[in-house]
Amino acid sequence: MYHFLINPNSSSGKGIRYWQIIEKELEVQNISYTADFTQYEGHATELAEEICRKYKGIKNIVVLGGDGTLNEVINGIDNYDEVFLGYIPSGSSNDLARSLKISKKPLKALSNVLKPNKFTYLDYGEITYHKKEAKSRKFICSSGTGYDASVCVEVQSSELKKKLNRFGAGKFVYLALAIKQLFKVDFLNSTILIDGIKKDHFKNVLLISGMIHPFEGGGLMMAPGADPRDGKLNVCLVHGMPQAIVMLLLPTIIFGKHIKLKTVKYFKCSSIEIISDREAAIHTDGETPAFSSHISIRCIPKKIRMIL
Ligand SMILES: Nc1ncnc2c1ncn2[C@@H]1O[C@H](COP(=O)(O)OP(=O)(O)OP(=O)(O)O)[C@@H](O)[C@H]1O
Repeated sequence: MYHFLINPNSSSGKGIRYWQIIEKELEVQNISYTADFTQYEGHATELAEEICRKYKGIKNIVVLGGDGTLNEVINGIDNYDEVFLGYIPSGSSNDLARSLKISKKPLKALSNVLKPNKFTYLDYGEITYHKKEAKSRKFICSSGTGYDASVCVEVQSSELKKKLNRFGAGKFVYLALAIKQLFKVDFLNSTILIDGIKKDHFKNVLLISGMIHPFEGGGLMMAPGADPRDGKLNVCLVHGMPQAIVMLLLPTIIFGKHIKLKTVKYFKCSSIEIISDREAAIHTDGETPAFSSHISIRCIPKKIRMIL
């Protein structure tokens, strides 16, 4: 049995168009399935929880949507040992599909889910952010604080994503708003604790990202060489960069060359705690659950059994 979770509005309606194609194919192949449509933010988490409650034992959960929907689904799965996770990308940025080389053609992605070549155990990340109380959220690709999270906040409230999606160019919204945000960069002073042992302090921090996969923001290669099966976070910390030079950072991130810059600290670890001198936006897979000055990010190794 396959349980499809579909965000019909992903990439401004691509989700529903893809589902119509998939549904026909499932009928042709006489596949038994359930299909649930997300209707609002957080709904995919509730639907995944419901499937896990209702269908005990091994099951296939197939997500049709973007990275945000996938993020919500992994936050709703309680027992990863019982789930094979399939993915049919229909989002604007599709950073997970880019990393795992999952086809963006719906029928090809479906055929892979129905006749998997293999499955792989993927790491996922968890961010804990402290406000009045501590809250945690899992992520599949990337999470962090600072400039890139501020870009995500603007993407969430922007009409530009919808407009660009109409031309199939939704992934460029991150790039466009990243350029706009460059003009109002607000730096942080942050103390970091790596793996609970190594303490360091950085002034004028632009961003700190904890990455499981190489990409965020629709193909920006924040963590070149990141391996989602190595049980490690790849941390990218940009600091002490004059505002005028920040402009030049973006083109280097597109090609993953930023890690060679003196102002970029790039390393692997299992966990990182970050305490900053003020609250800043945080992001998980492009969604922005909160503002916080105290966050911890860790890698949970090889938990997600992903159909490839
Ligand atoms: N029916 C719906 N209408 C509007 N928003 C929805 C609906 N269902 C889910 N959402 C919200 O939309 C968010 C983004 O969706 P999703 O990630 O699938 O597409 P996307 O934003 O186009 O792609 P990407 O995340 O790859 O950029 C989800 O995290 C969820 O909060």
